[in-house]
Amino acid sequence: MASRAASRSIARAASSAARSTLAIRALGVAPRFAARAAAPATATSAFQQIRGIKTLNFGGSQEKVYERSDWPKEKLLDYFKNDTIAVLGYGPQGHGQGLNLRDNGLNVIVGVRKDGRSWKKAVAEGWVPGKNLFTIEEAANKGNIVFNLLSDAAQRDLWPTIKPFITPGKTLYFSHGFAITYKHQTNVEAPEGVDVVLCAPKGSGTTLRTLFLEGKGLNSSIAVFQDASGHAHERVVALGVAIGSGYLYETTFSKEVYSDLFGERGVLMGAINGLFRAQYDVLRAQGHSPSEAFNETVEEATQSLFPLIGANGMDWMYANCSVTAQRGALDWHQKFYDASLPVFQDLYKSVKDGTESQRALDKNSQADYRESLEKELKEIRESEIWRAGETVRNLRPENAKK
Ligand SMILES: NC(=O)C1=CN([C@@H]2O[C@H](COP(=O)(O)OP(=O)(O)OC[C@H]3O[C@@H](n4cnc5c(N)ncnc54)[C@H](OP(=O)(O)O)[C@@H]3O)[C@@H](O)[C@H]2O)C=CC1
Ligand SMILES: CC(=O)[C@](C)(O)C(=O)O
Ligand SMILES: [Mg+2]
Ligand SMILES: [Mg+2]
Repeated sequence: MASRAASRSIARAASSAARSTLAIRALGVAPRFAARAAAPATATSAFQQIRGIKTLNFGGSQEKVYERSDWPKEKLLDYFKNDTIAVLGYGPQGHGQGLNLRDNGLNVIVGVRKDGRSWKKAVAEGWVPGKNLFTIEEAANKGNIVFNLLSDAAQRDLWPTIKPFITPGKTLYFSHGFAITYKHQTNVEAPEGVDVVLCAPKGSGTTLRTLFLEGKGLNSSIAVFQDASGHAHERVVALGVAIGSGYLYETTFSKEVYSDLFGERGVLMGAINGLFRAQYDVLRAQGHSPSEAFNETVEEATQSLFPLIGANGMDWMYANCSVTAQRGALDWHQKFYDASLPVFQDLYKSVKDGTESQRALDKNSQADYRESLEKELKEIRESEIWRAGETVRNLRPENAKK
């Protein structure tokens, strides 16, 4: 008992020491950060406002951005007062964009195949059959702004069904440059007399929704492929705000799809999975326990260090780790850069030459595509690293069973 009490008081002392170390570091680093943040404004005129468009300095390059402050809710409601937005598809994006548009007070309907998985999800989330939930054809017919948020493979397969409803004067909206850029693989051509635009949220539709509910926003890219009305650009900016974006930046259909397919196969999903797995396997092979290997690879990354990158950048995360860690990370990062650069170069090539898009189309148009994806996800879920992860997550104090 005595020794347990003693160790508890040592732990308390250690944690209060850790807290004060952090506080001292925060004080020490914060002024430097404040000075850095102010620097560009004096070096170049980083911020100008031209008719609601802001030109900002991104690490030395000027880019135009659009923000929601230029489109308050009343202006959005007035701008879209005569429009019906038909959201085709109710995957993560249909869900996030559809609900955010609805909560912003716009006239939205959803179109999905009758009684499928998405239909059921839409009903469960308050869309009413015959009122604002329809089949894909019915919704495409009723909407004058048509959001094509079907899976990229379904955008190819259903194009002959949807195309007759995309008549002159309408707006065809995508959240990916896929269908149009790889039109030799999808047969999706911009119909005459139609505005063809893109707004691609840079993150999961699930996050688009949760950030919107928290009053925050996910950044999105925007592009105009065809401007039949002469107002396509303004329309897509307004739509980008209406779906709950953070800031909007300019791209083209091909730049969006190349960067998006590259990023998700790379750092965002493919590469991070490979890196985590390789590090975990080395630790396990060297006799470390699953708990230690998982904490040292994933838990510390997601719970402690990566959020610091998000908050204030890579150097801030480094600055909040020990000098021992900083020395080692600064020495080793180049080796990881050198090892991965050729892989990223291969990946970009495979995206640009259409190999990746063709594979996604082929695989995801098979009748059993969801089952086979689920099978592969199950293999990940049941591998040791992620089973260990489940136990670790359950041990987070906030997840402790009351
Ligand atoms: N996931 C994301 O967060 C992001 C996605 N995007 C892009 O947004 C678009 C939508 O993606 P996402 O929301 O992920 O959706 P998914 O790729 O998960 O596709 C989901 C929708 O496609 C429908 N669908 C699939 N096959 C068929 C078919 N043969 N007939 C009818 N409907 C079909 C599904 O309906 P059912 O349930 O009935 O099968 C479902 O409503 C894509 O272009 C994607 O690249 C852009 C940014 C991020
Ligand atoms: C979430 C997102 O932006 C992705 C990873 O590109 C996608 O789901 O396609
Ligand atoms: Mg993306
Ligand atoms: Mg993507």
